[in-house]
Amino acid sequence: MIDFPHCKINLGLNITEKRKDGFHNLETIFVPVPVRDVLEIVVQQDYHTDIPVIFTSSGISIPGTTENNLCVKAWHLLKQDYPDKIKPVAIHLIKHIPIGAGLGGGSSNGAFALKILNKLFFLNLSRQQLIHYALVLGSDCPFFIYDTPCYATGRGEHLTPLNLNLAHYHLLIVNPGIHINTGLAFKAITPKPGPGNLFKVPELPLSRWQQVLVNDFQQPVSAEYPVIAALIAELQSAGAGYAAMSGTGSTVFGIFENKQSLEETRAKIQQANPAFYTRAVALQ
Ligand SMILES: C[C@@](CO)(OP(=O)(O)O)[C@H](O)COP(=O)(O)OP(=O)(O)OC[C@H]1O[C@@H](n2ccc(N)nc2=O)[C@H](O)[C@@H]1O
Ligand SMILES: Nc1ncnc2c1ncn2[C@@H]1O[C@H](COP(=O)(O)OP(=O)(O)O)[C@@H](O)[C@H]1O
Repeated sequence: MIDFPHCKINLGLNITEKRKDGFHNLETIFVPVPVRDVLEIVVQQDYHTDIPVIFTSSGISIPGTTENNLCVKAWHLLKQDYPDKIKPVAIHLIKHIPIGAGLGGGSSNGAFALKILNKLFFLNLSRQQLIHYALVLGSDCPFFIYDTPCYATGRGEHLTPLNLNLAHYHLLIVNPGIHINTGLAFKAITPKPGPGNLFKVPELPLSRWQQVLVNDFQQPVSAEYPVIAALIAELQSAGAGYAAMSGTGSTVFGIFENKQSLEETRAKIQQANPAFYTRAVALQ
């Protein structure tokens, strides 16, 4: 069975509280972005090795061990609770989404693996059950059980779908190739109360977003990597109605009304920085 895990951007990201379990509560809006990996999971028909999960990948090379890959972790998680139904599998991932980029690509892979395994082995898990398993894999994973914009609180698992129609806008994504470690990024943050009303953002015109949305990681991460602040400023001056960093970075994005301005800006950034990853995406 094959599926196409997508990535996300954050509109605002407020870190509101350090929790007793070591994690932080946050407030954000997750928006799905149709930049995708390819994830295929098939049953090992002729299972004669001691390896119940054969994992291979192509495309961007993925750091870490196979056991720590979120697709493989998803299989083990369900195997614990459904030992008879979950069979040995072969997983192949074609990786396109930049890694450690604040785009949630790894989290998306884990969540999509859960969704595929649920179907492949007829587990009949509800969305709420899938969200429960997804949160074990990572704080960002529950969002990828949905595929609509969501207001998120808690670690990211309290999700409310939002009526946010971005179909008339164009998104430019720029990743300067810096891998940000999420755990380390949190160490630079002093939590403070969030706005508590980010769910109202869909009611505001795009022109107001820059004033009301804050990503608490943007300042400390930009202080370490000034290219991030410089790119955001460039997107703003090129006509983006809103530009910011996604998640813990290092990806920045601009939302444009004018597709030509976006294309010109993309070409300019790409020409000046051939190693950067840039993508123009039609939003939904
Ligand atoms: C902060 C966000 C916003 O989208 O950053 P990005 O990953 O997208 O950049 C995410 O919630 C990240 O989610 P995810 O990448 O799944 O993080 P996890 O694997 O759960 O946690 C990695 C580490 O980050 C810290 N962490 C993560 C999430 C959270 N709510 N509180 C935390 O303190 C913890 O130190 C944890 O050990
Ligand atoms: N399938 C996967 N794809 C990418 N990264 C993965 C995957 N499984 C585990 N990881 C680990 O997750 C980390 C990056 O996660 P990713 O979702 O790309 O970044 P971010 O949390 O910044 O959005 C990497 O350090 C990598 O080792």
